[in-house]
Amino acid sequence: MSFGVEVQDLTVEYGRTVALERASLTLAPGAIHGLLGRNGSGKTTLLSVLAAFRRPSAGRVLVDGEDPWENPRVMAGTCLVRESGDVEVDTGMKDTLDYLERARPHFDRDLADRLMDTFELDPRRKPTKLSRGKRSAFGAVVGLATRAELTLFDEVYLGMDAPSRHAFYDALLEDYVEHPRTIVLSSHLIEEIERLLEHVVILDRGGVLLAEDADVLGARGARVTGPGPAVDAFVAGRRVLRREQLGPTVQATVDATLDDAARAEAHAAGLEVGPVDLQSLVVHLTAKEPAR
Ligand SMILES: Nc1ncnc2c1ncn2[C@@H]1O[C@H](COP(=O)(O)OP(=O)(O)OP(=O)(O)O)[C@@H](O)[C@H]1O
Repeated sequence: MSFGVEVQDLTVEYGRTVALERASLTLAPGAIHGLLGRNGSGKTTLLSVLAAFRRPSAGRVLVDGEDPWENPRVMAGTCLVRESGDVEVDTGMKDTLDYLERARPHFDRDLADRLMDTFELDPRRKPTKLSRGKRSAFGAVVGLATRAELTLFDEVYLGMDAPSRHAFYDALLEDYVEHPRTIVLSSHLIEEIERLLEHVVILDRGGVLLAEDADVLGARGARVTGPGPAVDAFVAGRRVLRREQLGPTVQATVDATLDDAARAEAHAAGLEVGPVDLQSLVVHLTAKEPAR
């Protein structure tokens, strides 16, 4: 019960604003995908198209092999949770859960009730009367308990405090292991979600900057530290994302996967080589004018 996604040359325009321009990507079924990128890079727009909330201006989107637009089968298997969407804010939460239990084929009411307890949500209350973080937590409950074939969480953590966010991540992972499905997490809190991700898509200015399996990405990028001239000689010809100097010591972040020979070369030159975490990689790759 997992939907895969194929996006080909997707363009979405809002009047004269081009939110996505010829974006192409594939999301394999049954995996947790991270959708990352700076503000305005097009994440919400992409998720809205996948959930058939919005129509492409051009290009093709296939969810489980079919165009999701006005497609009852695909729409029934897709759940988009975002701050403003998918939960009735002026209806008591119990009524919303009752409705979802009837309307969504895989909805797990026991899980929903357990998560309501975890997030200390009173089912008699309406989301409009809740704090922002509690409203987000209810979105998380709905998204998890719906167990849709394609579950899209658009910055679901907004307003949630750290313990609630971690409770959400733990619940997601636990339920995903039991019930694998396709999950897309759009987030700016990259450090927090990194451990959950099997595949990462980075959007930048409406295009796909990178789409890679998390383990491949984990080996991409290196931090080279040592005496300035030796570092500069080593990184010459490689793509330098950032160069920092502290007295005679230089630390250069390069966008390169260093093989054993390159690491031995660095070691022989008296340099230290360390990994680059995903957050830093995203920051450097999407910086306005990356250092070369
Ligand atoms: N309803 C709209 N009308 C006009 N322009 C819009 C609309 N929604 C989004 N945009 C524009 O489309 C672009 C992409 O926006 P989108 O919300 O998809 O980005 P995002 O990556 O989700 O951003 P954030 O991280 O800030 O949530 C931005 O330039 C934004 O200003």
